[in-house]
Amino acid sequence: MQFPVEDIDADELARREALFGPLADTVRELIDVTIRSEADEDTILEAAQRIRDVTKRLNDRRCEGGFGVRFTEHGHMMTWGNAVSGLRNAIAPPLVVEQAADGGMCSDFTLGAAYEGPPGLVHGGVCALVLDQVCGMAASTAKPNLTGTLSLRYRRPTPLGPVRARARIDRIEGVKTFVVGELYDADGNVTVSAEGVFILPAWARGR
Ligand SMILES: CCCCCCCCCCCC(=O)SCCNC(=O)CCNC(=O)[C@H](O)C(C)(C)COP(=O)(O)OP(=O)(O)OC[C@H]1O[C@@H](n2cnc3c(N)ncnc32)[C@H](O)[C@@H]1OP(=O)(O)O
Repeated sequence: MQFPVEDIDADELARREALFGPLADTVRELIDVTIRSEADEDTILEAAQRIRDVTKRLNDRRCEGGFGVRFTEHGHMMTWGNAVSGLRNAIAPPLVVEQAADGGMCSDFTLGAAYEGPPGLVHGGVCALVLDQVCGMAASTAKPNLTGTLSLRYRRPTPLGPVRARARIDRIEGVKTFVVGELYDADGNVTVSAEGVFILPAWARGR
């Protein structure tokens, strides 16, 4: 795995965040309205053409493959393509994950129409996606741990809207970090609980 270092200072980092964050926010809004718009046919056809045009312009210069995990020369980690929290990823809700008082990780976010499974409810795979990320981050505060096994119990449906995710380390056994996590609905009910084994991969041991 490669972790490129970009030769940029704090000002340039802030400039890029201010440039690409709003682009992703706008596209996220576009995804939502693509699902929900009831505009007339001409408006939809015109929108599709205009979006094709601007997509073509953005495609003129782009990186190969995914964005990856990059660092600035001062050690700031940029996971901007991450499917859950990536600053440049319009598919990401995006989650801002913070350290909780118990030492674990916590995030409050909103899941709208783009994350629907059963009517009005969050897709089960999206619940897994979010819990994988938050549990993975709880396991990876010191070293990068990858998901080995993630087990989920869907206790009750998760309505679209405000959602909370929490995760904390249960125990560490050698290279294995055992993490527990939960999703909560807006009323504070646990909707999904997770147990995960996160593993410091062989390539990262001894680093
Ligand atoms: C990155 C920066 C970003 C940092 C940012 C972090 C946040 C991101 C969070 C996102 C999390 C993800 O989506 S990660 C992406 C999804 N996960 C993956 O793609 C992982 C794919 N699998 C692998 O790469 C590998 O199989 C590993 C790393 C899981 C394990 O390989 P390994 O390192 O060679 O492991 P190995 O030496 O054989 O075994 C070590 C110990 O782990 C146990 N073990 C091995 N595999 C498993 C398993 N699947 N489930 C349970 N336990 C297992 C063994 O029995 C052994 O236990 P013992 O004998 O010691 O008792």
